[in-house]
Amino acid sequence: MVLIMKYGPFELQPEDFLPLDFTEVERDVFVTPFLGAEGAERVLLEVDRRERKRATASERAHRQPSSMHDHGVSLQSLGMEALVDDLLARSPGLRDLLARRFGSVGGDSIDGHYSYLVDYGRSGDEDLGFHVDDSEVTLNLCLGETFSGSELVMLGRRCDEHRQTPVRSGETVEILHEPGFLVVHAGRHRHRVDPIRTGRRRNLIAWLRSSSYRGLDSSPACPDWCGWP
Ligand SMILES: O=C(O)CCC(=O)C(=O)O
Ligand SMILES: [Fe+2]
Repeated sequence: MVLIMKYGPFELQPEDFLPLDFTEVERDVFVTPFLGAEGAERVLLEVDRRERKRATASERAHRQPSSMHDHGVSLQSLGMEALVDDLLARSPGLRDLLARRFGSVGGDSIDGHYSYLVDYGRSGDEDLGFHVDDSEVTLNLCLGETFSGSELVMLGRRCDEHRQTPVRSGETVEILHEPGFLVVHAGRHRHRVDPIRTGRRRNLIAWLRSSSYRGLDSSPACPDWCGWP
């Protein structure tokens, strides 16, 4: 038998995946059970193992996954990018949601991603300010550990022209992360993370991208999905 190792010896098993059950917590923001506790924990153990192996002092100093985070690590620097390809490949229900509900912003032609782990807590980040993601659609999967606070707060979806407009009443939605649960939202959906109160939270963030969508000539100034005015 030939064993093909897609990302070293680490691989999730079919039984790690939970049946998807999407709840639309706000227009075009979805939450679903995704990974069982054991699978989530194994991802974190593998990340930690690879970090210990690769982390010389200089690598640690340059490991921030984005300019917004002081802590965390990109999957690429760990050689684990294929994990996200694998999650997508094994989740037809998720691909279907991307195509059906995010098709107008490239969700039906995702062909790349930038993915990383965020880390909040005493020795991690405390919170995250108002921003949008450099993604067509973002996957945000809570992997652990035990924590309170650190809620993801959605603040209304906007086109580029209206990004800095005020949050309207009813647009603020607070999502309490729970290990194993996946949040799916458009990259242009503004959001922030409130301060963590206790413990440590670690999530896998995947900024899904579509090169064909990015290559389109600029679309109408203000698309239907923009929540302004
Ligand atoms: O920690 C979270 O839940 C969100 C992180 C985030 O928005 C980001 O990294 O862009
Ligand atoms: Fe974000």
